[in-house]
Amino acid sequence: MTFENAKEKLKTYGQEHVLQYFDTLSETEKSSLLQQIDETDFSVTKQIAASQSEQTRGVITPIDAMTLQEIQANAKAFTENGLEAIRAGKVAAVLLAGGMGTRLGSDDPKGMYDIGLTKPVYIFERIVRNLFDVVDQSGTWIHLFVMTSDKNHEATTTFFEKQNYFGYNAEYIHFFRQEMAPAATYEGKVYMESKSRIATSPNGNGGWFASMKQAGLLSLIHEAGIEWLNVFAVDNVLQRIADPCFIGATLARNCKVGAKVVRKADPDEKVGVMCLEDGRPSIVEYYEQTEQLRNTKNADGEPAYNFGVILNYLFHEKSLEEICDTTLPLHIVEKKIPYIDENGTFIKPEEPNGYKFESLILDMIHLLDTCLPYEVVREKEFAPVKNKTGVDSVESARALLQQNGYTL
Ligand SMILES: CC(=O)N[C@H]1[C@@H](OP(=O)(O)OP(=O)(O)OC[C@H]2O[C@@H](n3ccc(=O)[nH]c3=O)[C@H](O)[C@@H]2O)O[C@H](CO)[C@@H](O)[C@@H]1O
Repeated sequence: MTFENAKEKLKTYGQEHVLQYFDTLSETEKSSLLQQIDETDFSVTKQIAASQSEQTRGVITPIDAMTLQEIQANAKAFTENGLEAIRAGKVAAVLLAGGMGTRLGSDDPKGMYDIGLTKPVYIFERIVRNLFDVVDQSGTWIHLFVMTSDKNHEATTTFFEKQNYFGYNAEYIHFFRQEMAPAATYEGKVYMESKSRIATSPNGNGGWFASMKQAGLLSLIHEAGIEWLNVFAVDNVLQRIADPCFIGATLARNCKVGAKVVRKADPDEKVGVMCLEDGRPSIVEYYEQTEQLRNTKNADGEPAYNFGVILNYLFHEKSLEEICDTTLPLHIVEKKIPYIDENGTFIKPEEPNGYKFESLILDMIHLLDTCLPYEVVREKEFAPVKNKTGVDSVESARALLQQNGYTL
């Protein structure tokens, strides 16, 4: 992209300040900034105003889940069917690890965090070991796709290599990068993280399938005969991956997606909740749940929207191909964004100072017409590591791991 073209593009979006330091840059910096301007989608910054006006959602009503009791009664048949699908090579796993571990106060990828006490136990290691449980049970290697972002790709791939893939078959581990989005002030001006670089951040976990497609991984999926993708978050160290019983249940119900859920610990727990929206399965993310939604009770006096997602979904791959060109809604999230000020000084803010733009995986559910909310036992399957201490923390995850018999 030429300087003139860049200037024109920036003018369209009111972002001319991006070229403020252009004359002071080296030739390499100049060309890398021009390339970044070319690749950046600035249209997201226009959505701030739209998001501040009334959000339009459909009519939200409660949804039923397959409960623990029902699962227990059918566990044997579900598990056998799930194992059969795994052995036929129809199931792969997708680890979402493009996010940043900022809440843990670390600049490393979250999966590199060591939660061990007497020996190193990295989050990535715990996840690979959890996947091994099913590899051992089924006698089949399971493809593991790992989503990274520009911010952590090198560190992640180098770490896996250095750790010898934690004993996993490296031919079955595939890394791919997600896209980035610019970060902006509350007024929609993109931040610069240096004189030659626009501040960007991963564009949310909703683009994972589009990024897999972009990376050319669909040919591998087709050749290997993969029909189901079990997508899960990096931060849950008790995550059951490619769980045969869950797979069997989703198959039995003939659903296009299965979603593992737990009963919410309290109305304010930071989990997305399952519901129906205009009669179709949907999820309302925690920071968008209204007071009314959190406190509505059903006929038995129980919370009506009580099934929280743990970010473990089983997607029918062909159905994803059908919806992957549909644009997902954009969520605008307040964040702390490091930037350079008008004097060129680098600032790492202590308080939120602007917005990031994200699309979310949970919005994919609403595009598919059938979803099985599948209840799991919280203490056995949900130990999220979001913070250092307190709720959903390194400490609470350690306690849950120990409770489940793991040595740390
Ligand atoms: C959007 C989403 O799914 N939110 C879920 C997430 O909340 P939570 O607030 O943890 O969501 P985050 O956006 O922090 O991250 C969720 C996962 O997505 C990954 N990620 C995130 C952003 C990104 O650009 N790229 C990327 O790969 C992260 O590495 C992580 O594995 O977990 C909760 C359970 O603990 C769920 O109840 C929430 O519904």
